[in-house]
Amino acid sequence: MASSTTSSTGPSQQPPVAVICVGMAGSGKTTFIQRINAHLHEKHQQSPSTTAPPYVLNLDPAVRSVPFDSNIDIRDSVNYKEVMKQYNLGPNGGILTSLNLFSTKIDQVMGILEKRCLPQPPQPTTEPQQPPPKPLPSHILLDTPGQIEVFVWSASGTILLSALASSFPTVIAYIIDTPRTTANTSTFMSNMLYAISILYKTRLPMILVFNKTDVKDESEAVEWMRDFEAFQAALRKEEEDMVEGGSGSGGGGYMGSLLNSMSLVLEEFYNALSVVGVSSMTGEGVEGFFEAVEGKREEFERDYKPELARRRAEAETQKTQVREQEVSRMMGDMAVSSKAKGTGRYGAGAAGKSGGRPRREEPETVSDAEAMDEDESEEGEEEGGLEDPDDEEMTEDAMFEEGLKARYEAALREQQGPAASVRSAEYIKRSQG
Ligand SMILES: Nc1nc2c(ncn2[C@@H]2O[C@H](COP(=O)(O)OP(=O)(O)OP(=O)(O)O)[C@@H](O)[C@H]2O)c(=O)[nH]1
Repeated sequence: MASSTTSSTGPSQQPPVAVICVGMAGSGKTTFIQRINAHLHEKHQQSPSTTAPPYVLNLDPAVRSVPFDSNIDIRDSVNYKEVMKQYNLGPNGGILTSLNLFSTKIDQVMGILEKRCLPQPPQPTTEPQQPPPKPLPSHILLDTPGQIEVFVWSASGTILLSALASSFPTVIAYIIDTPRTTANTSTFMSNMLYAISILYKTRLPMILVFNKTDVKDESEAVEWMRDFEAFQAALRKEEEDMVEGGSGSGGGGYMGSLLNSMSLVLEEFYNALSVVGVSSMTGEGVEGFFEAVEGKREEFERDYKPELARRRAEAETQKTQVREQEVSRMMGDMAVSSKAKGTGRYGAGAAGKSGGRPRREEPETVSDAEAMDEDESEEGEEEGGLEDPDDEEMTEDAMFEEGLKARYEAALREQQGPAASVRSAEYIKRSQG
């Protein structure tokens, strides 16, 4: 494992890397997490003062038992079976809804993670010497449901991933069942296409973990990825076998050329990935996995973080624009409705009677009167605004509108709040209701 996660001079204060394990059902995600969790615990036991054990989250609501201790478990807050019963759902709908419900608690989850896994400001103390800071975990490990699409393509998955990536370097570990995937070229290609779609959907650095290397090692898969001709040779051999076996006279042609073309197209994608072979059963290759994680941590900081910041700033600008448009539309609507009533202002007649803003002709205080005089002297300079024949009133209305607009804007800003993800979560919660 790369030494940068721990410091030789003191406890690690580097933020941990979040490793999110995704993969098809049965690829070995849970066993893999169990293995890397055990490896990190071993490291911690070897030097408890410099590194803390990993922080583990189980996000699979349907798993019966997990073979590792998780610090946060979705099953503690959502009862998958009850969700299925209450909402009359099947297994996949149950998992999706459970994740949605869990994502409504994302602010609490992030609060806990940040408290446990990020450096905390020193506590005020009367002691002359500050105690050394506690070591932080070097990794946050997340197990996800086997139904990849439920996690990767759902709103809740996006909320969880973006919340994590905004606080920690985040890496996707795509777990592949090596013996099954390398059984033939089309299964291999299908799995690679799945990995691509996850890469493009999450836009996070990815490591391909060829698991179960104790059964079949990853060399063939790696060769197919790195050497286009080797893949073509395997394809040709499969086609010949199918023809000899009498089962492949029709599909081989178009399938073969499709696979051929795709292997060329995927070359660039393969270059962007780290590939490791691991046996979760024996522990072989785990060191190599952690080295790849360190490489991806650097890549995250270098390439993904600025991109994330840019996307967030863009979203913020869009939000501000939408807010401004909403306020303008609202002000426009109010102006129209007040004109329709024939008052030329916001229910001014009623306002005068009910103690609201007094009409202009009836100044209540000296300062009101002075302000009206000033308005009169400036009326020639004022332009634009509502098409009111009474320019005097228009000027005052414009000022009133400005104040109102500012208040609406402030209220909307407060409403928008700091975490978009939390709002989305609230939205989901409401839509569940
Ligand atoms: N031989 C071998 N078997 C493995 C390895 N990793 C996992 N398995 C086996 O593969 C099966 C599936 O493993 P899991 O860890 O449950 O897979 P999963 O991806 O979490 O499964 P879901 O939770 O259903 O998505 C189990 O029988 C494991 O014992 C490995 O490295 N070598």
